[in-house]
Amino acid sequence: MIEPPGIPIVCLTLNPSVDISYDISNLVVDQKIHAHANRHDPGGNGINVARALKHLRVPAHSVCIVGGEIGDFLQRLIAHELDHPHCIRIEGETRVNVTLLQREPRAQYEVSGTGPQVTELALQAVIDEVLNLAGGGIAVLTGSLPPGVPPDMYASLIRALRAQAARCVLDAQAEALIHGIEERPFLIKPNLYELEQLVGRALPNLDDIVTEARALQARGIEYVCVSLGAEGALLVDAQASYLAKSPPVDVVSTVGAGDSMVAGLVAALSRGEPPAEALRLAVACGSGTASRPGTALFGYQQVQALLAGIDIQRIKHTSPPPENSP
Ligand SMILES: Nc1ncnc2c1ncn2[C@@H]1O[C@H](COP(=O)(O)OP(=O)(O)OP(=O)(O)O)[C@@H](O)[C@H]1O
Ligand SMILES: O=P(O)(O)OC[C@@]1(O)O[C@H](CO)[C@@H](O)[C@@H]1O
Repeated sequence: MIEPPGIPIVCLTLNPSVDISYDISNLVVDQKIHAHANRHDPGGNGINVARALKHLRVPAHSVCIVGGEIGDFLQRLIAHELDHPHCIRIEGETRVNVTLLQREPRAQYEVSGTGPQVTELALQAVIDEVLNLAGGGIAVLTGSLPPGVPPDMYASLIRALRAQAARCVLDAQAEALIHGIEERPFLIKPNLYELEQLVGRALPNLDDIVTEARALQARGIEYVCVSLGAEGALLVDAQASYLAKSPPVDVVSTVGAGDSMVAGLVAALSRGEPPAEALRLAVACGSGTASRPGTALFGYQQVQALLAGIDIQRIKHTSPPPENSP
């Protein structure tokens, strides 16, 4: 296979899905309702990051685990959307995740399935594939862990990838995030809720968010990006904090917005762009995706148009980083 130009980028999806979204008027308890429209998209965070990178014209490898006939369907869906898919097959069925986009009152409901049991053998094949592909590059480790995968899986991979001179981007939740942070990934991207869960307290204003993001960064993580939904995002490195507001878009479905943001960060940072530009691209990608139905992602031209409307506020750090919350 011809290696993509630039450094290798590898997106891992241990628990992919076929995403189904239904556009509905409103849910009625104990009654059947009929959708106005529905769509199927490939899903799972790493797959979405790789799809978004392709939209940005950045080639990437995707390593994912698939099973059963739903796995076959997923492979058909990703065949058109990914540059370099590497699918490891297991027993059982790939999960189906559902999004309900309710019109009145406007609401988005998301249900994620559990995913099939992953054997030690399959997991080892995944680890080997990622280590083989990502040396000297960037590995994107994101999404939930299916049954059979230990909670320190991302942490172990970060350690092993560091030995291969690869930088890791971690976008995970709960235990997987806690363990992963211990291994000092290159970048993490919690949303505000995930950051609050991580630090164990509510973060009602921007100062609180900056304080906790800086404390995390000081633990040896080069970049901490906190996504703030409609409010935009914050990016913190050792020198400064950067804040971007989301550009106005007509929001349809935010599924995949965070993954699109990760892709924007990876695309820019892998080209050596400064953090302010990485954040600008990330927010444009996230907001572009929020304007699309289901798990459909932003368009290239759309992102180019959104970029011009995103201002970045740079707040220089003048004091040492604060201590972490307990
Ligand atoms: N309602 C919105 N309006 C405009 N932009 C949005 C909206 N929601 C999300 N975005 C864009 O997408 C980015 C990521 O969104 P968010 O903070 O919701 O991430 P997330 O929770 O990881 O997303 P996901 O839904 O993929 O899990 C935001 O920083 C913003 O740029
Ligand atoms: O259940 P997880 O692994 O936490 O999240 C899976 C998922 O909801 O995340 C993606 C959007 O970010 C969707 O494509 C997918 O269905």
